[in-house]
Amino acid sequence: MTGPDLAIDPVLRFTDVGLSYGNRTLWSGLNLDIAPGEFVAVLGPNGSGKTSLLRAILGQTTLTSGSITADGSVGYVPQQHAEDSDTMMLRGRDLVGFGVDGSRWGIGLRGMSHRRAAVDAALEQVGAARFADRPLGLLSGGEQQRLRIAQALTRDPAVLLCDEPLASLDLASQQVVVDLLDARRRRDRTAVLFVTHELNPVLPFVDRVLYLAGGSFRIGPVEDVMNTQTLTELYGSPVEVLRIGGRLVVIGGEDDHHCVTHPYPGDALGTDAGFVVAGEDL
Ligand SMILES: Nc1ncnc2c1ncn2[C@@H]1O[C@H](COP(=O)(O)OP(=O)(O)OP(=O)(O)O)[C@@H](O)[C@H]1O
Repeated sequence: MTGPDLAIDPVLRFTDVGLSYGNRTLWSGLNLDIAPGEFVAVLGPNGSGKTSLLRAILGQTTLTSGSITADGSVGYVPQQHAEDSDTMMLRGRDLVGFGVDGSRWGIGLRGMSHRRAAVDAALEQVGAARFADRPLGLLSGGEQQRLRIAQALTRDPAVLLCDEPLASLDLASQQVVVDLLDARRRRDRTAVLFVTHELNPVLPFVDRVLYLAGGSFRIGPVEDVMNTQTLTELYGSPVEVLRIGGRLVVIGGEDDHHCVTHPYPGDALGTDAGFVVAGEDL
């Protein structure tokens, strides 16, 4: 953990933010400053408003109250979907180029060479140069996800919004993606807002957790939020949080599959350790 530097100007500021759809409030009264280089994990059960939060930051959803301001460019890394892999017409490099299009360079020879340089630099940052000329449909989920990160990096973002970027990836690819995001924030102080159902793969990097549930939220360091008392209050029903071998296991809540352990290969608690989550053998 690098620790948030809250003494300097935030890259993202939420001021009394609220979002409701009809008479259903997802959350309200959210005041939050995200510091350069900070890694914030956004957790919560299905339908608690995690994606809506990212959409609100991107200006794609109108807030019910308050405001969100970003100091710098905002990059977005979407979830990997199995159906995204059909694309045989598009090369990896083309996907990354979409991040550059519409930027300040425009067209013409000068614009083209800037575009190529920006794409190459982004590919380099994520170690994707060697497969960038292959059709997207022939690349693994992990390789495609690297390209999506590269696409977001072409904007030189001050903050990266990541919507379940590890979903559908095998454990080795998950680790590559997490390491890339961590390297970026360490080198460039890019903040990371990371929506996830599984905290454990990113636990070593997380500075704070924003936990959305039941129309409310909690924000704070992992230990302050991911504990039995806080989550029981937030859910309004009994929740138990256990630490097993350095991992967090949440039992209860409306959606007790989240935060299940997802060990990396070679961990002390490997996949064959047979530990129990939410009363079920994994
Ligand atoms: N434009 C909209 N109009 C009305 N309701 C919406 C709209 N967008 C989302 N919702 C509802 O708001 C709730 C929150 O949706 P959102 O996708 O943000 O949840 P989430 O926490 O990301 O869920 P998941 O973990 O399942 O991805 C859901 O009940 C969803 O159906």
